[in-house]
Amino acid sequence: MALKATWRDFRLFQKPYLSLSCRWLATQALTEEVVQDVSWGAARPYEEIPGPKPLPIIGNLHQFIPGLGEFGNMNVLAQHQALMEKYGKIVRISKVPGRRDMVFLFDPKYFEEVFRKEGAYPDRDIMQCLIYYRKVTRKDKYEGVGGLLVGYGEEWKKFRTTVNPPLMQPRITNMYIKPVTAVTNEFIERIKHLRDSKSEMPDDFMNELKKWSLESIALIAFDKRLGCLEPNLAPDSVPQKMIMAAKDFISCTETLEMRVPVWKIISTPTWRKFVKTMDFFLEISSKFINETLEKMRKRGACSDHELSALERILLRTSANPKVAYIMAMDMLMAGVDTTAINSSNAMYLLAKNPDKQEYLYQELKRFLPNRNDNITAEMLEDMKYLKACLKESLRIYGISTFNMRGTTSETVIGNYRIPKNVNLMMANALCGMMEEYFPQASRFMPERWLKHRPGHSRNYIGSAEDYDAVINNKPNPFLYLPFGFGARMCIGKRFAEMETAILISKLVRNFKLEYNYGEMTYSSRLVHKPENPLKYKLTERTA
Ligand code: HEM
Repeated sequence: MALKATWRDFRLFQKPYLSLSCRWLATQALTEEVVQDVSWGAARPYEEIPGPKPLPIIGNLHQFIPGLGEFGNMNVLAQHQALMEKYGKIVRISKVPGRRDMVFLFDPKYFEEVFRKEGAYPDRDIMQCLIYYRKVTRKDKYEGVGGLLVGYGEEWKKFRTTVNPPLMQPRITNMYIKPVTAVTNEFIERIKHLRDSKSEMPDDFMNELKKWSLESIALIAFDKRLGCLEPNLAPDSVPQKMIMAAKDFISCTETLEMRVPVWKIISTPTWRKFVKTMDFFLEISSKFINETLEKMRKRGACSDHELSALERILLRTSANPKVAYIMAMDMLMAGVDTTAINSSNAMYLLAKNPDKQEYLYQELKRFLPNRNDNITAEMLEDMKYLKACLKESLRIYGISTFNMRGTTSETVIGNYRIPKNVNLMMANALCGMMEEYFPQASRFMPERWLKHRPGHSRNYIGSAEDYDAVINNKPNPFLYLPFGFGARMCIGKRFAEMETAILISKLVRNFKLEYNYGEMTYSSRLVHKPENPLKYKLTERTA
């Protein structure tokens, strides 16, 4: 039975209480319809997609070599912009040695086509280095399991089905509000001591944010506090070693993924460092998870509502710890930098938009009359302006510059035939900043996400003028997807949103935020991140 895809169907996808499997079934129904509509014969040949012409042997490799190629000295966002300006909204980059062909898409209607056709086993061809490490270098330890980040096909599906309910159900995420608030309260105290004589944060404040996000992720990944926020951590302490490992993971992966993959042929220093970092994560994750198993054995059975996410995963795998420790590692790899950067971006935008910060402060004061009040799930749901600020911050500064799907069979996108094993790169970060899709795109306007016109009563939130300026804009729902979409979307979405919401509410409730060093510059490789020292000025509020 072919179902008609409507806006209402899409809204159903977005309902938080719908389980992922329901959403997946709905996607399948839509997929059937789209596939039936598509005519392969009527579509234009793959070779006709505009794009730079490949050279013999090196293909398009030279285009991206710094100092040599047209796109070599640009960050990823600038590359996207240049490709779109030169070739249009669908661009083919072919024959880069060691890489799949890529088709860049700069229009949400193409994103929609891709996601609606992604099928039961969405393919995301990233982190070749992690695949190689898990499937070849340490094959004995992983026994063919790639985990979520790099698993594919049936094997990924089985893993995702096991970990999805414990990690995505709102009722389970909500169990972590209290412990994450406790971690955040400690962080707020630490911030007070980190401030210099001008009340500014140190240059490497990002490192402090990463300690906070690592400490928070450990609550869900390992069921324990690591102690990352302790002052003066010894270099050989476990938390300090984990902080360094999280840093090394990102820097090695960026080098291994973004440059020519010579590590596949010879063992380069970066590859060796990557393996050492991964081995450390494996060792520490199995140690912590075995400790949790031991605790569970000693404690015996307990009621369902008391079980943590990790305990649920362990019970669903009959106490086989392998899934739990691979999942824990994926959380460390995907959840530390992303959440820290996201929080910094929100801080920056609020600092640069004092009127918006003031609206938020007024909202926070209503929900948290005392600065140390506890935050509840209901509050996080009801603080509409906070939610709008965080949404708007992810629009302006998306963490990942693109969503990606690999084609698992021949398909038609944008009326072109696309063969199997091509990476479709959906440039959602660039599109999110295009005037064509979001009016006043470069302005921080949380009001664009509010359902109702802000009033000027005691309960006002946001600026009515800004709301009116954007109210008629109804963006394609596939345009704004900072956490991806469908069965393969970010499994940490709820946790990440909750962590950031708690941190930003505590920060803005306690301090006035400023940033007095001009415009922040950003770099984008694997993730889009700020480059300048994060010298936020934090002045304690008196009320
Ligand atoms: C602001 C923070 C974050 C952002 C913007 C973000 C974004 C993303 C995106 C865009 C994807 C790809 C989705 C797709 O292909 O459709 C993804 C996947 C993933 N993320 Fe996140 N993420 C964040 C935080 C987290 C956190 C805190 C965790 C862990 C608790 C996490 C774990 C993962 C995992 C394991 C995947 C792979 C899922 C799969 O393929 O089945 N992320 N994330």
